Amino acid sequence: MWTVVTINNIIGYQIENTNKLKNYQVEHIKAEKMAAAGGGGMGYSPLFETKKGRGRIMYRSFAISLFVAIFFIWVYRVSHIPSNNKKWVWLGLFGAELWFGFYWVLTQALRWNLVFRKTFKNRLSQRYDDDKLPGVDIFVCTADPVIEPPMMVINTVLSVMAYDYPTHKLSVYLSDDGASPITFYALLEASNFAKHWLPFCNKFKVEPRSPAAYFNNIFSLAHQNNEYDHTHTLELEAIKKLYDEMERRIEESTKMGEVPKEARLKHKGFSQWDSYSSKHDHDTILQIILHKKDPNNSKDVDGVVLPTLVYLAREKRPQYPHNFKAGAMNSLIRVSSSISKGKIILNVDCDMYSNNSESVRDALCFFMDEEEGHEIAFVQFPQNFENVTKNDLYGSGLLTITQVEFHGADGFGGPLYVGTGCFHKRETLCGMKFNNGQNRINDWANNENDQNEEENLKELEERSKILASCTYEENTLWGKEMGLRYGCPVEDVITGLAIQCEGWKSVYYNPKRKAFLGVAPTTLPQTLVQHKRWSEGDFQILLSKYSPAWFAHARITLGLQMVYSTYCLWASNCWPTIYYSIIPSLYLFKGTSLFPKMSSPWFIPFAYVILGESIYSLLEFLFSGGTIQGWWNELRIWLYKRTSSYLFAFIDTILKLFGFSDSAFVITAKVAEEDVSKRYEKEIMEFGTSSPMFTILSTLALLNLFCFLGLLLKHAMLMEDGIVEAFEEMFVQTLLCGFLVIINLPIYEGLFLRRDNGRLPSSLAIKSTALALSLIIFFKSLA
Ligand SMILES: O=c1ccn([C@@H]2O[C@H](COP(=O)(O)OP(=O)(O)O[C@H]3O[C@H](CO)[C@@H](O)[C@H](O)[C@H]3O)[C@@H](O)[C@H]2O)c(=O)[nH]1
Ligand SMILES: [Mn+2]
Repeated sequence: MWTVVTINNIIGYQIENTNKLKNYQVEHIKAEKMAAAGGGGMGYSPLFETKKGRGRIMYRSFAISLFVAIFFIWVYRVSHIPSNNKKWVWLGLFGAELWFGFYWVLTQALRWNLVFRKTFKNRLSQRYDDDKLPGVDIFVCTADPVIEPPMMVINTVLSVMAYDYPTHKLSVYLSDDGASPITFYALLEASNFAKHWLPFCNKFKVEPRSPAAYFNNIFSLAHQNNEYDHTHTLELEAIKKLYDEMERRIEESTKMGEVPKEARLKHKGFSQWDSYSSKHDHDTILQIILHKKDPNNSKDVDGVVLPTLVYLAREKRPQYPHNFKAGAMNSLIRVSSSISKGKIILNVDCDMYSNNSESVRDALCFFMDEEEGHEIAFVQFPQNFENVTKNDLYGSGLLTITQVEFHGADGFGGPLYVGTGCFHKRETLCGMKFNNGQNRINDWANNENDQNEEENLKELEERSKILASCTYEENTLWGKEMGLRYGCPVEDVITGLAIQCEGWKSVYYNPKRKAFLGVAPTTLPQTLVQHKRWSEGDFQILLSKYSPAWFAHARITLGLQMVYSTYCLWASNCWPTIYYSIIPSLYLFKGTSLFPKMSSPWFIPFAYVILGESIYSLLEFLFSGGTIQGWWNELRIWLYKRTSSYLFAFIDTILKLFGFSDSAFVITAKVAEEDVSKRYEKEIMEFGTSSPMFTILSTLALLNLFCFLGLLLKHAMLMEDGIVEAFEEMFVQTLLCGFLVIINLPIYEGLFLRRDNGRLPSSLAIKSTALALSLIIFFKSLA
């Protein structure tokens, strides 16, 4: 007894002492840091703050009540299983409702624990002067000069070159998977324009710093209250003129499909295309366009050093898989590590220009926070879009994802990495594991191996080229444990998950002034194809070695596992949704009830779930900044995605699993023809092609229309008698079918009423009518 007590005492004493020691050390380090950083001894003031969302008690009570209702729906299904031939249909409905309920529980992780971040940039600049700040390497990816026009690409490049950040610490890399000399030419032009643009931005605190967007804003506001002083007006005119000239040259060359001869002779870089045979077969093309070591070409018109600017088209050979954007990113990581070695990496898509010149400093507030910064692997900004119309016909604004769901993910350990608008620590992206205490970076400014002072730019280029060759990654961990992970159409999400599974956290930062603005798809087929890629990729993650369902267990929080699972299970929603949009309507047509009638107490849970979810989602959408019409549109696209994109994604994933198909990366177009753009502005749904996805959508739409018309016809024949009873008994089914008819109005218009080029092809009208009718007839013959 005595011994035990003593031992306990001793151990207790030791534990207490080590804790004291640890605390002392932590406090000491903190104090030292603060002193070094000029923070005085006044105690610790963090560089960012995290606040919990309001109204969580209210939300949680609502969620629990809704779950109770869902539970009663399940009970109803189980306790009312019919014994006749309706049994299997009934069990099918039960399966669908089980799935919906389970999935709904998963989505609660996205709303349970919202957090909001705020940065203190003034503290950052007080504590670290320019020379103490880290180098930041910015990667812009482009892949196709036709659907990603060079003008758009260089506007993005210029916007990130012009960040409010010491220019000698900034490096911008353009990765061109299209290996297009025109894109290269445009970048050369941009590098010259930057010499005027950057000083102009600094002088007049321009916002946003993409010249196209800036001029657009300025001139559309011109008649309002843009009162500039004389010099500003003059300089604005001058820079606009320079821009217009540059634009004209680039547009011309884009149209001609070739670079002007003088330009080609003037810059040696074009000679790198001599050995080029196609975009899938060429040497590495690498050109350091601007660099502080270049005596003739490194400063702007005010004599300030410009950011480093590099063009890279990595080597491509038909026999080597290039791994799409992930492959491009990994080449960039290596090439940049030999040229600039920035400790922080920002990655943007070529259409995502910077709309907020302070974002780099915002991101640094997280990474450089003395207390929590060492745990943070990446800072994800929301994906916002410039071209979303008021009522967002295709739901491409991702409103609830950016305004609600990612804040929820952040509450459980951090958002997903979504491929653009994301700052990473270079080390983590390269595969460094998290080790509490050892990941603190004490000297952010130091780029360890700056030993190559002697090396000239030519040598540097040649040395870096090797890093972008096809064979470089053979027998390495690149794509597996280093850099972005390969083999998945959403390389971003799987990479972020892998990083979080190593123990790292991420941060979601959603500033008032939007940080990045991109181009959202402007037609229905583009939207559906994009969502097919996303849901397919996410579903593959679920089945991959990084599955959030099992691998991530105990590596990330349960909440975050659920968050990932909601996205990874997007695809599986196709089956219950399709079932729900066919079966109840067919049985409505037949006159068989599959739901409790209105007077039954079992009707209450159904009514509560339908009403509760509709009202809640409407409110959520409105509070996120949407409109009522926008909510309705989103509901429609929700349905279309589930019945087409997700279905194809599901099937393709399964085929891939058995080795029958391979998933590719279909690049989203960023330009549209004029009449398409016009319809987009007017929010008229753009179909335009016939795709198997549309066959499904229109067949489902027509099936419901026919069932609904059949019902009306029957009621008309019944006249007064029995209408009320029939309606009372079949209320839920009538509501569901009626809803499906109203939400599908654009499809009926597209099939039968419209005459423009965006309508659905008439062959499809015939095909889907035939399909829908056969389904109904087949069903009738069974029953
Ligand atoms: O082989 C390729 C294919 C694409 N890209 C670039 O990847 C970016 C994204 O492509 P996009 O067609 O615009 O796809 P989105 O669906 O809009 O992209 C989202 O989803 C992708 C994953 O599916 C992520 O890679 C993106 O960062 C994310 O914005 C663009 O800049 C492309 O130029 C390449 O560099 N190489
Ligand atoms: Mn895109």
